[in-house]
Amino acid sequence: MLRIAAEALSVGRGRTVAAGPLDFTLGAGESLVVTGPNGAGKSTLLRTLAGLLHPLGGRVLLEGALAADGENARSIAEVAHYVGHRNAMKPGISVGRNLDFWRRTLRLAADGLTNSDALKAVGLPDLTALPFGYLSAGQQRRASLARLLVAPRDVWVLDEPTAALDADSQLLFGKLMERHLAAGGIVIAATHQPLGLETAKRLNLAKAPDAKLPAPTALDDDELAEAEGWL
Ligand SMILES: Nc1ncnc2c1ncn2[C@@H]1O[C@H](COP(=O)(O)OP(=O)(O)OP(=O)(O)O)[C@@H](O)[C@H]1O
Repeated sequence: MLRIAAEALSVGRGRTVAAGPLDFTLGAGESLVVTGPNGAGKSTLLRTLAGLLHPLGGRVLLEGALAADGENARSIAEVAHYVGHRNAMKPGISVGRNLDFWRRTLRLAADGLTNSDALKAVGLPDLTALPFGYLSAGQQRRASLARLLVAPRDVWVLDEPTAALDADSQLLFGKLMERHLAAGGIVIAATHQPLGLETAKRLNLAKAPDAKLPAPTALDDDELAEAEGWL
């Protein structure tokens, strides 16, 4: 059974703690909405969960998910989609080729939707032949979210997914997230605006702690010599 558990998880940049220690668990069909003021550490938490940053303390456990090789996945990164602030789509190539890239890169066991069906599901016409850079800001965000559908993955890690979306598109994307949850997936999303996930667990990173981890101890010459085996 799919399950994520964060235990005394501290996240940050360098040795500066942005948020934590945090504890939460999420099972199949559950979602977590992360809120908090600018700079509270929401993106840093999501990037850590997605495996792009190392935790500064504690750990994240994943159970019940199969990686690309059919073995149990050990990190969320192996089974997650991460959609950050940026769309991660190349402006100079077509929407279709961008989606093909993500399908190949992120494919696990199950087939996803075709490009045109995925675009339809996010409320776009079949723009597959257009260069991604020709799309409006909201269309670009929607086309970027379509990659969630071309390569099915258990966990969606989403940083302000509905920024730049109009009201109808926000509603539509809320329904896509609900459908993912109903199919046993997990959604973790940071946001400044309501996402329509009525039953979501909430994590409010109210205030960024200004804590630093202790600096690594400098070795003196004798310790260095001992470590190198000279003594
Ligand atoms: N690349 C980086 N290098 C160093 N510090 C960073 C980096 N990115 C963010 N930070 C710092 O980490 C802290 C948390 O930033 P983060 O982006 O996680 O906040 P956030 O809650 O997502 O903010 P926002 O609501 O503005 O998106 C901030 O103090 C920020 O200055």
